[in-house]
Amino acid sequence: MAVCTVYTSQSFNSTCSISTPTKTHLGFHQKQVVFYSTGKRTNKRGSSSCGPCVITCSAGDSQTVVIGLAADSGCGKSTFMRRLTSVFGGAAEPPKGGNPDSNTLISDMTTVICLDDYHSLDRTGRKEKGVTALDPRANNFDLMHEQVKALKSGIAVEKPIYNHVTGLLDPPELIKPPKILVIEGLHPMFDERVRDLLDFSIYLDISNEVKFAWKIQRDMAERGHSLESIKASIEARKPDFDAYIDSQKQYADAVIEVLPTQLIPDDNEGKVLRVRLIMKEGVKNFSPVYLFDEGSTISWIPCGRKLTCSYPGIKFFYGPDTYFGHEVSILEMDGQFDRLDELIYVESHLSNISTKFYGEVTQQLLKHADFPGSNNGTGLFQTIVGLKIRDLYEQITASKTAAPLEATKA
Ligand SMILES: Nc1ncnc2c1ncn2[C@@H]1O[C@H](COP(=O)(O)OP(=O)(O)OP(=O)(O)O)[C@@H](O)[C@H]1O
Ligand SMILES: O=C(CO)[C@H](O)[C@H](O)COP(=O)(O)O
Repeated sequence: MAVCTVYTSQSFNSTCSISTPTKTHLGFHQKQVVFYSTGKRTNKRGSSSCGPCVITCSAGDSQTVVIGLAADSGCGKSTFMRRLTSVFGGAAEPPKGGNPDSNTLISDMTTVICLDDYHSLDRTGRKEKGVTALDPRANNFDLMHEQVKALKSGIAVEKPIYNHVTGLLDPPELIKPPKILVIEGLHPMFDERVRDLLDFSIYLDISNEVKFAWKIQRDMAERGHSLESIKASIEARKPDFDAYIDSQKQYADAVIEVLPTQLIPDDNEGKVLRVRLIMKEGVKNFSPVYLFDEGSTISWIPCGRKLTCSYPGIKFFYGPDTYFGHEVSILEMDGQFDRLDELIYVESHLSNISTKFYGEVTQQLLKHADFPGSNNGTGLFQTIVGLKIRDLYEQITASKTAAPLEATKA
């Protein structure tokens, strides 16, 4: 009897079959399909003595909704993820009993995987080849595509781990298909195949001035780096950042742009921020948020009797625009809240925010008042995008449950 050797990094949570030119084996279950026959992990499906093998797996019962979040390092992805998982309830934690340096966060509804895990070159490898982690040549997009596709169709995968402590690639961890999969990191929208798997995509666009201020705050104050080394690291990453990361924002369904304030002339402190939520029109299951009147152009200073504002105040803007040739709606907030509980006044003038009860945005922000950006547009818009993602997820799952019913009726 021919022996077929299958090399795969995948494991399966559903019924699978393997077919070779000579034989088809049906009904394989998870553990029977995963072979590491050489004792070494390899990311390629392959074959040995019996010719090419094809593995076919039926999808699990429910489909995973996939969200992409792109940003440079140190631009607030983790903070955004904490706000998003909080909207769905339950704490997000690394896989239980797994690698303590895992980058994955799992909660009841969501699994957040960090795309750094698809670095194909470790720290030494990148140094030897003279490439940065932002360079596509340092990342395995074939595996990223294969695994995101598998998870989306309900199939578990053995995902590699990039260890940020050692700079090495660690043995893989098992990721089961969640209800909502968030892929966050440098390149969720770089590869067209991966991009096509996304149900919704977000880009955090932090201007250079603000990025620098945040880096100083974290890497100098918390990690003991020098000002020169921070400057040098930003400069060294810039060409690849422009070429491979920043270029992805054209594909995003929502962009959160963070800029220095316009309320303080020549501000160079970077503490007060002007934040713009750019929302693409015509995205399936997503209707942009608006202020007062959908489609109008509105400038609003809410400070006065109902909102306490110290210098330099708060200014909102809302209106239609174009972004990389797409029609968009833009909601902008410049300035910061003195009293977070008064945000309810602003919330009550926003529509399409996908809340389940009056004041949910304010409640979410108050709950995480200690997260960076809770008193400005970054926290406000991240929270709103979190609620929109919940709404998108509910619409997708509702349409799936409704579909068989419709079919029966017909
Ligand atoms: N909205 C914000 N307002 C002010 N500072 C912020 C905000 N978001 C993030 N920061 C600052 O930037 C730092 C990095 O944030 P965070 O860890 O969320 O980013 P990240 O993109 O996940 O970073 P990395 O990829 O390097 O892990 C924080 O420690 C904080 O100092
Ligand atoms: O841009 C990054 C994404 O977080 C990191 O720089 C990249 O993952 C390499 O990590 P490290 O510096 O820990 O080797």
